[in-house]
Amino acid sequence: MATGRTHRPATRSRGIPEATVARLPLYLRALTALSERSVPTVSSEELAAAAGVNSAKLRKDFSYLGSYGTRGVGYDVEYLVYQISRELGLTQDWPVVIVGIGNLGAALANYGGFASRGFRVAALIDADPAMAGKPVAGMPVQHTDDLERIISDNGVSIGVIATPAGAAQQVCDRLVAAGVTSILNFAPTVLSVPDGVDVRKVDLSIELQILAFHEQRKAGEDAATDDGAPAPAVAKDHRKGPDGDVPAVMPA
Ligand SMILES: NC(=O)c1ccc[n+]([C@@H]2O[C@H](COP(=O)([O-])OP(=O)(O)OC[C@H]3O[C@@H](n4cnc5c(N)ncnc54)[C@H](O)[C@@H]3O)[C@@H](O)[C@H]2O)c1
Repeated sequence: MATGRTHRPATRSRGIPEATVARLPLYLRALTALSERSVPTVSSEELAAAAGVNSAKLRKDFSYLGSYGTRGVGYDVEYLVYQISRELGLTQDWPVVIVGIGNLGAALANYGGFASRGFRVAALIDADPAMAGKPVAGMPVQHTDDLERIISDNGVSIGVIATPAGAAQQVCDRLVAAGVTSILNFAPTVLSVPDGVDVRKVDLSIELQILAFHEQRKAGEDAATDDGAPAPAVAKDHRKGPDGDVPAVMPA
């Protein structure tokens, strides 16, 4: 198996920069909320505020989609939901397998947000023979012995890894060999995958560590202000909203 992570070009084949692709789910989330409230149109400023993005950036992003809105009216909410969903590949159903059905895997399996966003949990897989056949989120857990067959039978291209770190690479290798080409990794380890396989990593503890860093710096600034001394010469970085935030899901 080749090692090293996939290196993606900054621009995808259809000419949409990766940074724009990363913001499309933010727009989609804001637009879906507007759609649920039956709001027909939205201005770039309103949508940018709802998505936590600057409005010039939003207009530039939408120009890649060929969506320019109508002056004085704004963007058609339903049409944008459709356009962005299509761009993200969400107008088709994506079967997903979750491997490692412990605390986290079971919580993910029970999360209703996958299905509503076009991701169908096709199978739950675990190495513990005692779990085989046990229902979690209404589906029987299947044993890892059947992993390859499950991937093939369900045409799965996206795998979620929620095993202990020590098992993650081996699980990843089996998923990839079976045909999975996108992996969402929750295990705290760096995975090696061949070219053509995308890995995204979620690590909530890293997010908390970044918040801890900011808390520590704020406390330092407050202490300096309290005793009359000048605040430390660090750049203030009170970034608000997803535009400036470090995403909870990051490239591996
Ligand atoms: N990314 C995050 O923010 C985040 C948050 C919580 C937990 N985690 C990580 O998620 C993983 C799971 O955490 P948990 O609390 O659910 O652990 P857990 O011990 O409850 O569950 C792990 C499950 O994986 C199964 N497993 C072990 N080896 C396997 C293999 N080779 N193939 C298939 N299944 C296998 C076990 O039988 C068990 O059911 C850990 O790596 C943990 O560090 C990440």
